[in-house]
Amino acid sequence: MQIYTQQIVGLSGPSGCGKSVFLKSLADLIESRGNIKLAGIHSKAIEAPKWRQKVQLVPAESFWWHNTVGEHFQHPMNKDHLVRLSLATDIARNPVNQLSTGQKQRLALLRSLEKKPQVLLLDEPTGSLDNENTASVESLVRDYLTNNNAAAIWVSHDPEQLKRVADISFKMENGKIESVQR
Ligand SMILES: Nc1ncnc2c1ncn2[C@@H]1O[C@H](COP(=O)(O)OP(=O)(O)OP(=O)(O)O)[C@@H](O)[C@H]1O
Repeated sequence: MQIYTQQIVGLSGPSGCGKSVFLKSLADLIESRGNIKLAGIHSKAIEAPKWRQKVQLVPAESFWWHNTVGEHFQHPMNKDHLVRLSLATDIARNPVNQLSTGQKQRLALLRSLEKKPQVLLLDEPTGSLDNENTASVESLVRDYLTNNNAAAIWVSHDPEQLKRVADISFKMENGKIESVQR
């Protein structure tokens, strides 16, 4: 699989087929025998934390380790992004344990965007969101890729979503990833 800048690659496949494991291996979070390169540089040639900054995984279920939202961000939160995702502009002060699942999902995306990754690995990034917030996330990701010359892999179970967001699509089944023709 080859991905170009400003491209969104859609990835679908039955539950449990290995989509999340695939994304984790691309982010160098688990061992992989694959040959993974970014702009020609092999993942093993870059220290894992640096690689993960460039290749950001936004997992389906995000992890939060500090008490408040703001402590998970290195800079003041981007107000434009918060407004676009219908999040309160002072949400940085909120305790994480009072966030809804959908709020956590949108904030996890913003936390990753703050690191300015070259590749975003999005594991069902709108799985907990209503239609309006889903559309906001789709548009924010597209704008991010355009403005930062980045690329994304977008895992979704929703074929209609992949038709909207993906430039090319792949399906994973029986241990193989195959291209999906439209
Ligand atoms: N850390 C792990 N250790 C061992 N097995 C795992 C681990 N994570 C996932 N698996 C197994 O690997 C297989 C693929 O899981 P994965 O989470 O990648 O599926 P998926 O395609 O993302 O599914 P879904 O669409 O339901 O999210 C499953 O059989 C799962 O039980």
